[in-house]
Amino acid sequence: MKPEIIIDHLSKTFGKRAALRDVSLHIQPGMFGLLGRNGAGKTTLMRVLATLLHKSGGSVTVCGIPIEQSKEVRKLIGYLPQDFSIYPGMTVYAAMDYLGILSELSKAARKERIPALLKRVNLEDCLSLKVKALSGGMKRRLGIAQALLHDPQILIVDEPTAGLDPEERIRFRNLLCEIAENRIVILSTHIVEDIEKTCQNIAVLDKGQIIYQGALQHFIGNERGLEEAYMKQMGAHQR
Ligand SMILES: Nc1ncnc2c1ncn2[C@@H]1O[C@H](COP(=O)(O)OP(=O)(O)OP(=O)(O)O)[C@@H](O)[C@H]1O
Repeated sequence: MKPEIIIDHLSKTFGKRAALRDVSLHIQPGMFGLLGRNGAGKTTLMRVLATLLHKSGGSVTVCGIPIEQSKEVRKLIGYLPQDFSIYPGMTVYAAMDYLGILSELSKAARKERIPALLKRVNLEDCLSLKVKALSGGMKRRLGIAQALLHDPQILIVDEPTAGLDPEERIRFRNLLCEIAENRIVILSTHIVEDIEKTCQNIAVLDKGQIIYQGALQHFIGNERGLEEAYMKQMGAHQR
């Protein structure tokens, strides 16, 4: 089954406030960047896709399954929220094992998958460290490992590099690119450089609406880089 997300005329309102307005997107395997300033609606869109929020209108299918079938859709999606934190007093291994139990993984599957995932995110030497002893970057990598526990086809990460030092940001971006080799990885951020360095396709969200979707290179066009193209587009959109 080829991973695919189809979003058609999606809307989400909170009371009278429209957080998403008529959003249509087609997302295919690889790194997909969602760019937009604070309050643009990125987190709301990620949370609808992760089945944590109900949409107000429109339709969304994930690998052909309507988002309303949340139990089925959750099997396909791994989510690293912006404010990720887990069980600070547990060891890294125990926290992963507990999350594996919550995901209904068998003991044998947990024994096989947890060490492999922790190796993949470069935390294999930290199994018996307490979660609270990890650095910000290590915690974020643990977040990726937990999001991949049930081997989802789609990984959604919301503002994952905020507060990381440059070395850890690059390491984290490389990890996401590796994961995207056979999956959809949606990277939502307002950090232009993270998207420019990793994504082939992007969508730009502003005030709840998509103002661009397509190839990164096409968006940059003749500008010197994504930042310049983005600033120009946002300026134009504000007028
Ligand atoms: N639970 C909620 N109740 C009411 N309004 C909300 C709620 N969640 C989000 N909003 C509003 O919806 C809009 C979009 O917010 P959202 O958090 O999705 O934006 P964002 O692009 O992720 O921004 P940020 O980068 O600051 O997280 C904002 O105006 C926000 O105030």
